[in-house]
Amino acid sequence: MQEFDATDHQHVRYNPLKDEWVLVSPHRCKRPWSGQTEQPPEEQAPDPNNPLRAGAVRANGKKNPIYTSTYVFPNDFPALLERVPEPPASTNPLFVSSQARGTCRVMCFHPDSSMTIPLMSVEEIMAVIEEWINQLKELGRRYTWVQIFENKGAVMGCSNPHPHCQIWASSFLPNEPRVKDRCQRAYYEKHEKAMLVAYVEQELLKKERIVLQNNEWVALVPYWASWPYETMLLPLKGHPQRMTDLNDDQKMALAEIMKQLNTKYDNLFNCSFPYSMGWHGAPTGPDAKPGDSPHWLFHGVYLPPLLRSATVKKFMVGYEMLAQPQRDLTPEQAAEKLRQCDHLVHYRNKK
Ligand SMILES: O=C1CCN([C@@H]2O[C@H](COP(=O)(O)O)[C@@H](O)[C@H]2O)C(=O)N1
Repeated sequence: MQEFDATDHQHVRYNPLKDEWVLVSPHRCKRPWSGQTEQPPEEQAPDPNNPLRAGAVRANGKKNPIYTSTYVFPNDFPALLERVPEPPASTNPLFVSSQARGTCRVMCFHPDSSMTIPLMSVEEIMAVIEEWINQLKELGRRYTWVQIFENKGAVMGCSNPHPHCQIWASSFLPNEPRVKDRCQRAYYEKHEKAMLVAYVEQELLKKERIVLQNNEWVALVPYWASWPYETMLLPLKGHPQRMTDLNDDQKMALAEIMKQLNTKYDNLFNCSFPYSMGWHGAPTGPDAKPGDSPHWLFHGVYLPPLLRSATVKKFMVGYEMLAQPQRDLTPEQAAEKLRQCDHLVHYRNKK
């Protein structure tokens, strides 16, 4: 039997953050592609009447102000409402329901519909981060979980190319953060150290999956990544447990590394790189206090669908839905391809 080679031989990798496994099949990279190709992303020309624009009239007749930076408004079609009756107590363990209260907001990053994070200035991205923190402070007092998430690109079901994200706050702790809370707590109780603090230390030593790094942050393809070019943003200092713990240096450096990571992403296939991204930190709520969740390390997650070009995406279907995530390109190969992309000059600005 040959010596194992992780760039050639299939293997499964464990994700300790979610207690699940990923199948890695590097030998498959060579297979010909004759499947579906996505429409070339014609950079979604912004709709002049788009309801997120400064001054636009939205579906419910409300008029947006002529905002000049970020702008937050209640989602007109919210999935969660603040006041709602509680379902009856469950009597049968097979049919359990529970109350779900919350609120949904839309946050525009910039008044210009053609703007995207890599094209925005560091100062403009700082304004986005500051507003995220304002929202977390306000909603985190009332709700156990505040999920900031950005769906970018039509291929991610984003209904509007105007630069924006959504913020859904809930009275319940959703599945993803609940699993991460459980796994990080178990690790902390066993090792008396936060899992992701230990993980970052190891990744900085191994250097195999690092994409970008500055004084305060590292962007890397996690060892257990499921999506081809999935990355995490992790803080290097101060062990922030929530975005609200960030100091000014961390916020500025976060804006810088977000701009550079997204520039790399767009330069990978010379397109406005689609993704869903979001932030995970310690749960919030009326009893939450700074420092109360040492098992947590605040971090960002980018989940981009593209696989081998601007028009070929990875489908998380079949095996991934019924068995477990599977990838051909290894996390190390993805990190290497991203390291090779320019992080300073966006393809739109190349001469
Ligand atoms: O007039 C409008 C249009 C869109 N929206 C909301 O904007 C959100 C757009 O976000 P997505 O593109 O990520 O779906 C979407 O959730 C939609 O409900 C309004 O609240 N009012």
